[in-house]
Amino acid sequence: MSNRTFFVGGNWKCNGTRESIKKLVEELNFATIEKDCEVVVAPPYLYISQVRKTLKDEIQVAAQNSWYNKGGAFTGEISPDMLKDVGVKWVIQGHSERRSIIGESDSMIAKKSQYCLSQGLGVMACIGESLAERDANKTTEVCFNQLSGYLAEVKDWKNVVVAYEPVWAIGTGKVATPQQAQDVHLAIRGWLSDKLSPEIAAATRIIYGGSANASNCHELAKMPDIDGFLVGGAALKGPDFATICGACTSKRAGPAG
Ligand SMILES: O=C(CO)COP(=O)(O)O
Repeated sequence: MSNRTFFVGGNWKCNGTRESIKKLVEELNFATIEKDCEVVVAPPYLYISQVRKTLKDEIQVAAQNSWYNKGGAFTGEISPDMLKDVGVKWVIQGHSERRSIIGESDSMIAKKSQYCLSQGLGVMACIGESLAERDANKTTEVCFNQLSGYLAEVKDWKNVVVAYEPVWAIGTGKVATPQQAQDVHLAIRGWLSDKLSPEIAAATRIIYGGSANASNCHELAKMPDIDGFLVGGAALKGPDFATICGACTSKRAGPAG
């Protein structure tokens, strides 16, 4: 088994009210979180302070996006410096919804990631192919291109977690099979080894996202190159999210990796 610490991120996306988030935080505070699982939740910006003040310390708080530089005349943006100021430790970058709906480019995503890293924040670097790209056998080509985008700016990968999120699995209930996910994770690790080093490849967490839930997480977690999850819908239910964090026990019990 690898010595990579299992990592589970909850991406709350654009969901919640003060009231519903209060309830979710209560559920998470009540849940038992496995000790050897690093757990992070990413509320919408507006609720980050509320969550950080009320959530137990063993769960870290992330942002879903950031600006790519320190503050100034950038109307509507939030700088990584501000995120740090309110206790954020991680930032999700390059999510497919930001790529496809907001139109973020590889170079913008890479700049944001590098600035976050330079400020001491961890980055969940998202990549993943669409259904058309998978059907055209372009899965690894697309993932490698997106990784190359990060590589153009990112100097140090120590605080990067790669999140493989096939677009066709996000919010669709159509989860990748453990073997489908494992194949891509292994290819990503090979890419990291070629482009960076075998040591960095062995140490980097590669997590899976796309309809991960409390039932399918255990089989996925057993795969040797799946080091955790980035969870959307199921992260909005405290007990389900805690179960997914608990999948690190299936990893320990699973086949060697
Ligand atoms: O996009 C995701 C996490 O970033 C995954 O979303 P779902 O878990 O809702 O499919």
